[in-house]
Amino acid sequence: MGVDHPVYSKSSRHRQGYVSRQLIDELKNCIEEREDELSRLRTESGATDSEKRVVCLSAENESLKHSLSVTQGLLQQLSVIPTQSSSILIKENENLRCRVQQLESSLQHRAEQLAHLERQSEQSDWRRGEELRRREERVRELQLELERERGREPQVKIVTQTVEVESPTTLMQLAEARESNQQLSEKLTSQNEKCRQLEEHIRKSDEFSCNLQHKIAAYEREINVLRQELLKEIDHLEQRKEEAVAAAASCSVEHFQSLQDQFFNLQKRLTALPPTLRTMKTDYASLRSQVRNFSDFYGAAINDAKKQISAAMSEMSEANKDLLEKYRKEVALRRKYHEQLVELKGNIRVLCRVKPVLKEDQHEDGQSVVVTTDPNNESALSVLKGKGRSHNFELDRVFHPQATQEEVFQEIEPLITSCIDGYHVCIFAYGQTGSGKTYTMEGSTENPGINQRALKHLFSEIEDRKDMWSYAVSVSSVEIYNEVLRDLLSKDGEKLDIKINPDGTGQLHVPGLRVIEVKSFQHIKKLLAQARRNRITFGTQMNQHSSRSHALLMITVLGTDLASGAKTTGKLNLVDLAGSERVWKSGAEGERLKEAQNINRSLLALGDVIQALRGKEKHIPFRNSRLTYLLQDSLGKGNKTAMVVQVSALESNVGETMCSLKFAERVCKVELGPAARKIEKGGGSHHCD
Ligand SMILES: Nc1ncnc2c1ncn2[C@@H]1O[C@H](COP(=O)(O)OP(=O)(O)OP(=O)(O)O)[C@@H](O)[C@H]1O
Repeated sequence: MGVDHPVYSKSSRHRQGYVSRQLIDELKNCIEEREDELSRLRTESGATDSEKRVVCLSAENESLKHSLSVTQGLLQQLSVIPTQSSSILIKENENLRCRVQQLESSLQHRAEQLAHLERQSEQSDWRRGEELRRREERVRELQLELERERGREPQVKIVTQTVEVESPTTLMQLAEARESNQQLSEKLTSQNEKCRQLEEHIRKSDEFSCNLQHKIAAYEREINVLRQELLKEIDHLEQRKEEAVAAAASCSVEHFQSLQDQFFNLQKRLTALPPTLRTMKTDYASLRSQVRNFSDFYGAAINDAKKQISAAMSEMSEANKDLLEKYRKEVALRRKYHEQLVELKGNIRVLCRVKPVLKEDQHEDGQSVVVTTDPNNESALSVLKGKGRSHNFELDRVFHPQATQEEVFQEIEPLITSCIDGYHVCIFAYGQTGSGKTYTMEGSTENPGINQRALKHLFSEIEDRKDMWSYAVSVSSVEIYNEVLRDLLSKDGEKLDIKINPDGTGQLHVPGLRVIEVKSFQHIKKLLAQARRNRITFGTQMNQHSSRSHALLMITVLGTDLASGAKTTGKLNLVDLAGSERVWKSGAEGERLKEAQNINRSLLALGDVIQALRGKEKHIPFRNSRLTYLLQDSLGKGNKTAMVVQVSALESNVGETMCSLKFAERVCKVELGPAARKIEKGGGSHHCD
């Protein structure tokens, strides 16, 4: 037992307990009201009525006591269920029992008080009875006296008659007698009045007691109604208790039934278990033996597999060796063809790019376009000069104004590949100020120029070759302005000098120049941005500084053949030259003339170097300017050079355009001879292919 049934829920039990407590409280209040009423009546009413009322109230009290005991009994009955059901209800019952005990003791106390009041009422009744008796006696005495006085009157009349006949003395006596008679008569009247008042008082007392009786009757009716309600509530509680008990019983039966079912099921399963257990045991034993044998079997299988794998691997490595050999041959062949192609194109290549006419160029006079390209001939260009005289130029490649940055770079790309292979390469942009040199070399963020594209290609080539070659790329950047060299990768832009390397190799050397090793294209992009920023910063105080300075980006690519250990040294010089306009011809003076002379000294020196190379002279005047001095090892014989000549298409610039194109034509005629690859064989001996 002791099963908590959901029907007889905690909340319903709480509700029952709460209703019982409420009933008891109501009863208690009712008793207290009645007792108050009783004491009030005792003080107000006469003895006889009070007596009756006391009797009534006592009876009422008795009936209330009875109700209480019934409720208590009901509570005790209810307490049986909770004891079986749960400890919460037991506690609740305990509380109720305590409460009932408290009520009983309070009721007893009230009963004692009632008895005391009864005694007091009896005494007061006795006193009132005494008083009434005394008053009745007094009335009787007064009536008797009145009777007596009435009886005396005829005697007075006789006296009066006697006086009439007898004497004046007797008349006086008669007057006195009359006076006394008068007094007696007054006394009688007052006594009568008193009597009437007493009668009136008695009538009022009767009326009052009648009222009280009515009230008592009303109270009795009320008590009856309450009693009926209480009885009803008790019946209701009884009914609910029975329902709860029945529900709890049915629930326990159901629960018991389900437990029984479970028990039977368990029993069934228990009986079915031993055979399963036996099967499992045999399975386990067989598995154990399998596991024991498995390691032997597994070891043999692994050995077989190992043998197969090593055989396959040796086969593979043989095949790989063949493949690698083939690949090497292929690469060598590719390089050879590439070299042949570049050589066929010429190791010095002259490209020309015609700048498109932009909005900002249209504010001057002479806006007509005088430079035209030939859609059928990628090398031809013609300039209309004067009246109908046109000059035709033939260069390695001419880019029309709408040519894209990518198209220009495609022409340059083979040179970048050569640099990785170990060649020294120089690419420079030449042309008058504003003709688009910086645009072609640096470009914009959205549309980068040769510099960024070349470096991107360089790193992607390196990535492609990583299985056979390892490369170290380092970069430095300088600006030459007024023949002064500044490091564009140092913050303060310190001035630098060019010297011969003290190691006796005759190589050039710039002490203090920052040479930064770069691992990725992203890194080099940051350095390019830094160089651009520094060039702008250094030039802020000088008018048209950037137009008059040469910017050089120098990249060294050291390669190591992972198989043979051979080492290559490739160099790539990317140069954005200063404006090539003939300032000295325009009558510049002082500082401006000096500046123009210095700028043009570099450009003139470049022209001289080109001229000497063209004439295959023994002495090439590299040392005539810092620019040619720096470009010495990538511009001369055995190297690869590309010059991008930038020209404006507008009539207003025709003079400078003609100059630039004539210079380009001269460069075109230079023969640098076959390019030499800078490679050191694995053993350390220097060798040029
Ligand atoms: N092919 C082109 N397409 C669009 N805009 C161009 C092109 N070439 C040059 N420009 C624009 O023309 C202007 C001048 O070009 P840029 O600064 O490159 O000339 P520059 O020759 O380097 O001049 P400077 O000698 O003064 O440095 C720039 O605003 C540039 O963006």
